[in-house]
Amino acid sequence: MSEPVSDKGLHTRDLTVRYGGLVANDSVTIDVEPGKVVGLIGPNGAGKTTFVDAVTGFTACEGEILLDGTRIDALPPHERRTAGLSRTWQSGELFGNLSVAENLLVAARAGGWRTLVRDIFVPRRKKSDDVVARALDVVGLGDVADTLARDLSLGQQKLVGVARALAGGAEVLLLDEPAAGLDSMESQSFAGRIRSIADSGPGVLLIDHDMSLVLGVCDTVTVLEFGKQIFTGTPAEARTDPTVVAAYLGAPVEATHA
Ligand SMILES: Nc1ncnc2c1ncn2[C@@H]1O[C@H](COP(=O)(O)OP(=O)(O)OP(=O)(O)O)[C@@H](O)[C@H]1O
Repeated sequence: MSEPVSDKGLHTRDLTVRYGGLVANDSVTIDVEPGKVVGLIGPNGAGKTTFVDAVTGFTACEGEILLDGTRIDALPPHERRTAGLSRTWQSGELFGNLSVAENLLVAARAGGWRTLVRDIFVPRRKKSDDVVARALDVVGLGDVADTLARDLSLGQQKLVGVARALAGGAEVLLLDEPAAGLDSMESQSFAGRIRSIADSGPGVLLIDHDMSLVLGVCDTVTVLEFGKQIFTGTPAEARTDPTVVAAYLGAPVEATHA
């Protein structure tokens, strides 16, 4: 495996999670650098969500987790969050009775001590409004800023969930099946938005079973099988790698997203 270009972003080293006798993650080493989209794929039960749980502090693990070169594996989840790690959940997480912009404002103002210190020097309202507008712009939802979240399509709601993580100041976004339930058109447009998000700065870890989405948008892909990291490389390499094909893809996958 090649060494990362910089220590910016999220890096795990030999991350291992044990549930009793089950090794759900076995020495997983992944680099999510700023501006990059990294796919994490594998069969059901391979350990993908476990990896996100461990990185975000919701399950105990061994090994190292670094954010911008600093160990964060001893921090509780909320401190990893304020340090810049943000995850979206498989289930809906929006306030349906609030507008899209209000949903983002909640996240933009929910910072830790850094936000508090910043707010002493910068007028809070203006700063938060700017952050919200920027996040909506990146995901292409500026036109529906005043629409109630419950009135959006499923695809738009998923994007609001991602925009909310951005508005909260995420440096690394961990997206666990963000495209689940979307039709192929929505999924394709979602892929473009994920690329725009990475281009705007953050690193993105993307878990999804839609292989044309993952292999189309990611810079690199890691494949898990029974907790073991059996492959890390480019999508082009993954498509034809015999181990990946045998463990998960079943047959070489064509790219549909540019
Ligand atoms: N809290 C837990 N306690 C015990 N075992 C668990 C726990 N969470 C997950 N597991 C087990 O760990 C393994 C990995 O599960 P995980 O949910 O991480 O897989 P996954 O790759 O995300 O699967 P899917 O694609 O179905 O979401 C599975 O065998 C699962 O049953």
